[in-house]
Amino acid sequence: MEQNIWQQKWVIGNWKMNGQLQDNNALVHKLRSLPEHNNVCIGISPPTVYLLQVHQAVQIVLKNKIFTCAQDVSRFAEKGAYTGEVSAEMMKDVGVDIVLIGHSERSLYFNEKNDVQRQKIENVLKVGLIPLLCVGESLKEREDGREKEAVAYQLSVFKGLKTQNFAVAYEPVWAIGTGKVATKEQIADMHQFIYDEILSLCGNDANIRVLYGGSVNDKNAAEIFSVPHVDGALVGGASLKYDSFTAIINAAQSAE
Ligand SMILES: O=C(CO)COP(=O)(O)O
Repeated sequence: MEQNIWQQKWVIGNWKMNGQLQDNNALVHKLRSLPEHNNVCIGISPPTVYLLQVHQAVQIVLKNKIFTCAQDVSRFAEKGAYTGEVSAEMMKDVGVDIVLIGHSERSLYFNEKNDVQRQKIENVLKVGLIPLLCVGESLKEREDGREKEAVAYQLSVFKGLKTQNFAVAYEPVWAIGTGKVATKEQIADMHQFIYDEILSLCGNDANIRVLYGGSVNDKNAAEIFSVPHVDGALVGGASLKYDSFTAIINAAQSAE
């Protein structure tokens, strides 16, 4: 029976700008032999050019469904003269299930702000895919005690949306790719805050998944998954290695 993904732990590998046809195939091929993980929704987020390859490769998984996730999408909804852009409709056409929106690297290198993220979320919802909004404070914001203010502002893109499904990744910017992980207390506090914010913005019957991201690896995953309101992980570097990614999936499967 198909599991309800809104009750599972999500473990999504964000490959960022990494991957090559052969390596991708090898990694997905190995993932196919994983035993059944009925508590976990597994996802892979390759660079756009490899989405179709990954989608086709995960069609033949044996025990687990593996979701294909895009790292970004165009803010333009309709097809047309937008050189270099890929629409949500095209993503759906090649088999994408989930689309990451507003990763901090998008804000850092492409100056992406709330208004653009809102357009992208609307485009993704319009074609029936799931947006996964990434939020998180900078080091300066945390040092100044403004981390909740920063995250609340980022979450405000959800206001008034016509959806009952909210997927968020809390990724403190200072923990991404640095080896520094937020403490259990910091994670618990922020995940509770994100739940409360979504419920107050969107009403009580929302489906909510809040993933933690930032230096998650095979050593710390079990501890992170034991924190209340941690519904999974968005994994960068460690998702590129089969052993560490599967250890994180196993930790999610064993979590309460
Ligand atoms: O940005 C991230 C996932 O989206 C986290 O990256 P790392 O796991 O490499 O810190």
